Amino acid sequence: MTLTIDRKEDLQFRVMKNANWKKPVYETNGLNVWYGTSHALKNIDLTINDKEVTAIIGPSGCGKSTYLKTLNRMVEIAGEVTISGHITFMGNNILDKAMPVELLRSKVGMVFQKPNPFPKSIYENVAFGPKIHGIRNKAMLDTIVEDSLRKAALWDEVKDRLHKSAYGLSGGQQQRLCIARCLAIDPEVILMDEPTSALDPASTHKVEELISSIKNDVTIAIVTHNMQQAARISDRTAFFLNGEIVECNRTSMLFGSPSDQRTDDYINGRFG
Ligand SMILES: Nc1ncnc2c1ncn2[C@@H]1O[C@H](COP(=O)(O)OP(=O)(O)OP(=O)(O)O)[C@@H](O)[C@H]1O
Repeated sequence: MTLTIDRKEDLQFRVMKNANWKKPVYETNGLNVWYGTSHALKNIDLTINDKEVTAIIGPSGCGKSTYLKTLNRMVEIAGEVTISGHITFMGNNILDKAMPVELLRSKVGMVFQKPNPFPKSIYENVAFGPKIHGIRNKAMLDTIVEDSLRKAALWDEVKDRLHKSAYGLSGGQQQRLCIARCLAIDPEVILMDEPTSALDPASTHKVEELISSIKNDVTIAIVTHNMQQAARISDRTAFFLNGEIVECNRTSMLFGSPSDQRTDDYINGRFG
């Protein structure tokens, strides 16, 4: 099923795109982030390619979540945060004060460690974003809800209980619902912060399959502590350490033939 929805923000984004923008989706150059005086990210240069899965790995506290949250400007919610450097999203400088954050977030979905469905029905969770963006037509909303739940491999499990509370779903189903909720706004990118760390192995497997099945349609950046997971599902992997990027490469290269001894030590469990 092909959805053609003329959304206001898409039009705005087309206007905002640089004429020569092609790929990658995100380019980060010389990014520094401080929480107060604590230097959390140091001179990060990183590219997130279109329609790829980029995994971000590294020991606790190395800045993985901070980086992810900088990509949709959520990091600023933390309070006393200072950011320097450059991040472009589809050619637009997202650190520019003139950048409308709502517009950015309408193109960039986020999935967290703990599933966070709204206290609403399954249907209303998925329809929420499209409604916010002005879609009121019931048939169109029905189509978006079904299409998003199918893409999230959840439709068959919930089609007979769409109007029941999302809280009645299992943790794994709730996480797939959160991914369906992202897909419903037709995002360019989904940022995932340890999306399976609260799930059992069977639910983790379903979410990994789901990531593999949607990656032709949407770019994904995923923070994970699970190196097997990074190796299974990602195209490229970035290794962070103490707020810096040690190495970023094709996943097979980074795990098969790391170019930095610290990467080798980390992926072989010698620290972290
Ligand atoms: N809101 C905040 N205020 C102050 N310091 C913070 C805040 N959030 C994170 N930090 C600090 O910034 C550094 C990077 O944290 P971040 O959460 O990005 O690391 P991480 O690699 O995602 O860690 P983990 O794997 O444990 O989730 C850490 O030293 C952390 O204590």
